[in-house]
Amino acid sequence: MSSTMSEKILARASGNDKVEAGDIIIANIDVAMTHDLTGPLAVESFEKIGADKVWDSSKIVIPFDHQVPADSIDSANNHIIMRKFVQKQGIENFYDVNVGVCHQILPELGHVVPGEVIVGADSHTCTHGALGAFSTGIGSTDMAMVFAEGNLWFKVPETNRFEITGELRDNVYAKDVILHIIGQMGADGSTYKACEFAGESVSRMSVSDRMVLCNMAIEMGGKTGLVEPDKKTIEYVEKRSKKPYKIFKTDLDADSLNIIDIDVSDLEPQVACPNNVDNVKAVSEVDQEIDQVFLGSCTNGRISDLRDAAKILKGKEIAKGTRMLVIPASREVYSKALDEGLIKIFVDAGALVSAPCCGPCLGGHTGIIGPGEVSLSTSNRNFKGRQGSPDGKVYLSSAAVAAASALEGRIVAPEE
Ligand SMILES: CC(C)[C@H](C(=O)O)[C@@H](O)C(=O)O
Ligand code: SF4
Repeated sequence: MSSTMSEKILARASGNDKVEAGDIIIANIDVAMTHDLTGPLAVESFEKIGADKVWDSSKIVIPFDHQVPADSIDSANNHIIMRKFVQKQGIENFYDVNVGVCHQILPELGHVVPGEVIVGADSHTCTHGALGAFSTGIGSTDMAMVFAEGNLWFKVPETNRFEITGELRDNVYAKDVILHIIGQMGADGSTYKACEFAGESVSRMSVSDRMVLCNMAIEMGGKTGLVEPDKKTIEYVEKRSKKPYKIFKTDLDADSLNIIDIDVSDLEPQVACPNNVDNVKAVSEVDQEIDQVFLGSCTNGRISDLRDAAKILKGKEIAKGTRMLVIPASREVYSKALDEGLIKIFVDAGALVSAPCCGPCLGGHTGIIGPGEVSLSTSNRNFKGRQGSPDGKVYLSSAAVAAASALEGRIVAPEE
């Protein structure tokens, strides 16, 4: 009997031989993540339901990333609440202010392997499907139940499988591909669907690029993003994790599968324009000056992004009147960027380089934009007020477009 990857993973996790899209199941959770911003409410709810001990202190991962280092008494307090919880519950995987953004460090530190069910109190938890897991965002109160019981109910989703073909042109990246797909599908074009990314273009992509695709599945309403594990996945996982894993693949004749063909051979660099992620245009159609450029986040703050940007910025200077913030997504990325001389390139170009954190991505921390200001960001959301003032504007792009635009002070594509 044919099934999708999501159905197979959820069948395994719920102890069923087979589950079908639409079924309500209870799945055992392999990894549960909450961070400094959503953690305190999960802890409060955990205590409110009278729970005493977490179900498995080795399966919970708690990174601090949204407001690090603490930028207010409130965030310092959130950190204190979480550190106390970690200590009291003996949580084994706690990453304080010096490690990095949750969706970067979970795979990097070996917490994600194929075939698992992963939940995170953060909407971009779908990122981890890039390694062949079923990974999704949940609310803090659901997380309290997971902490207590180790399981959660799910409605098994149908699958939208994007068969991506064609060789990407120079200066066109996974970010351009996913922006293009979201532009085509619309912000609600995959609501509650498992979004699988497949096809020869995805096979050619690195694990990092696949994370970019899966990270933004939620921006078209997806329940999760997924890529079938291959040699690259296994290589990545075996280098980083000692956990056993199981590989599941989609049967192409599964009933709940909807295949969508995407040809990317003529794709130009893309940009999502204010104030919606699906308001996507080719960079060549956009004429816009910018005040701030942000290179970072769980979408495009990886070493490959920093390399792409540094190649463009090397020996040049950021335009007067434009500021650029570079925030590596993790300590590992930061350290590699130091070793490779990328940080020097950024500093010499006039960029501000900060320690790993979410940064201006959600406008709650550092690098907030003011009224009338325009930000070009490599992150994943550009809703009204996302990076600060509701009268500011946010555009989204690849790291390469961000770097080229920082040099010009306006949104431009990197030169071929
Ligand atoms: C703070 C958190 C709840 C939020 C999310 O869930 O996505 C944030 O990470 C974001 O990107 O908007
Ligand atoms: S980098 Fe942005 S999108 Fe990613 S977890 Fe942080 S706030 Fe959310």
